[in-house]
Amino acid sequence: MPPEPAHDLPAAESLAIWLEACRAAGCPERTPAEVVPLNRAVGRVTAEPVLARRSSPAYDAAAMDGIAVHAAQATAGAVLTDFVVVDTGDPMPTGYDAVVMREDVTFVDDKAEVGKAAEPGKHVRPVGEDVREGETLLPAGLRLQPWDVAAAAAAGHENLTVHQAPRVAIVPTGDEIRPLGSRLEPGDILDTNSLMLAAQAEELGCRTRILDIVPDEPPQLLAAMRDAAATSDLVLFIAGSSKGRGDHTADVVAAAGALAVHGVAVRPGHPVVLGVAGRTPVLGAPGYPVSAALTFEVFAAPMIAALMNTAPPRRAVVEARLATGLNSTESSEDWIRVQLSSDGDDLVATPLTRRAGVLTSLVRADGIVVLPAGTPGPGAGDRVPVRLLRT
Ligand SMILES: Nc1nc2c(c(=O)[nH]1)N[C@H]1C(S)=C(S)[C@@H](COP(=O)(O)OP(=O)(O)OC[C@H]3O[C@@H](n4cnc5c(N)ncnc54)[C@H](O)[C@@H]3O)O[C@H]1N2
Ligand code: MOO
Repeated sequence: MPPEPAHDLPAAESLAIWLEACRAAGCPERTPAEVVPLNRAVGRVTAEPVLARRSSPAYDAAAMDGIAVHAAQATAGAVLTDFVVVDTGDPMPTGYDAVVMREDVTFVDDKAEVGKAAEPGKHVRPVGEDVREGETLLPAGLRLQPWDVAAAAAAGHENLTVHQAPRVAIVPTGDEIRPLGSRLEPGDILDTNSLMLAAQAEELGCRTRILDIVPDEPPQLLAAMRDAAATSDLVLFIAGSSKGRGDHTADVVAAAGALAVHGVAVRPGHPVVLGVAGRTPVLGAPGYPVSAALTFEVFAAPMIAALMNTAPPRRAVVEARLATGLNSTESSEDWIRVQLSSDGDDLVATPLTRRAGVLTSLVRADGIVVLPAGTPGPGAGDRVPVRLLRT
């Protein structure tokens, strides 16, 4: 008999159990490394530290337009014959150790009168001011931003070694689910979750593949699960997580590998399924769209980050005053969507519906208030932290 899956534990414990189940099943901990050109590296995660191959600047350079001088001669009011006109970025002429800005120089014939004294090094960018050859420029595990790749280029790199983008397979399921663009009959539902989950994964730097919609038939679900798992680093299997007649995800995960968690103490997302198919982690996202989006945020984002040896992007947090009081749930943490408005210097958070089928609650939300389980809920006017969904 396989061990009973964990049930109704808090998010962090459930995630840890899932990660451990994946390790025990032999899932690769990281995606392999690959070399990519700098212009395709933004958003990717460094697989090794990046050392500077050259100093930047590579030579002492003028930091301002003006004249290169010997600082010892460039006292205020001095009239110089020994100087070199330089522009910003020019190499400093040998032997000159300071620059007087053009604005502080009066040229008289072939002489220069200095308006402001210069000390050694004034307006000079020394070799390696930005980065020195051999220095660690970027650590391993860094999600690359535009300035990171520019700095790598300045430091002599043309390519960087990054983790391969995790391959995420998305499997929509359900007899009522129709591809986007379908003509709908009563009872049909468009497959909006695949679109959303793929975009969420791509935002984190994954390559995604949406499989054909699978009917609620266990043999077909199992075949789709195995197919998805065989060619991906993470499977997002949509719907069928609960107790309905067509809900088979937990059984299918158990049959394809190991069921680690079924149900967590978080709402929306309560019936989420976490497990392994073969050697690939599987997240069974509940079908309600808000539940699907938030279980991605709570479980898939950390898994994807772990595959790239980095941390999930942190959401900025602001403090706001609650417009209305909130009741917490006895057994679950609640992720409450709120809209923010300004009241003088204060921010006011107005709670939106908690219903997990109302996707526009996410569309309209500026952030999330996480309400711990079983605590007296905060009252109207209480200050609460809000994790920003929009910045
Ligand atoms: N008797 C109980 N019923 C339900 C429970 C429960 O504990 N006992 N839990 C509820 C909760 S909480 C959630 S969340 C949902 C989870 O639903 P499932 O994961 O089982 O998914 P379905 O029942 O198949 O679908 C739910 C809903 O989502 C729509 N859906 C499904 N796939 C997609 C898709 N790809 N794109 C857009 N929308 C999709 C589906 O049509 C349904 O409307 O269960 C509650 N029920
Ligand atoms: O937990 Mo369900 O995800 O309430 O909506």
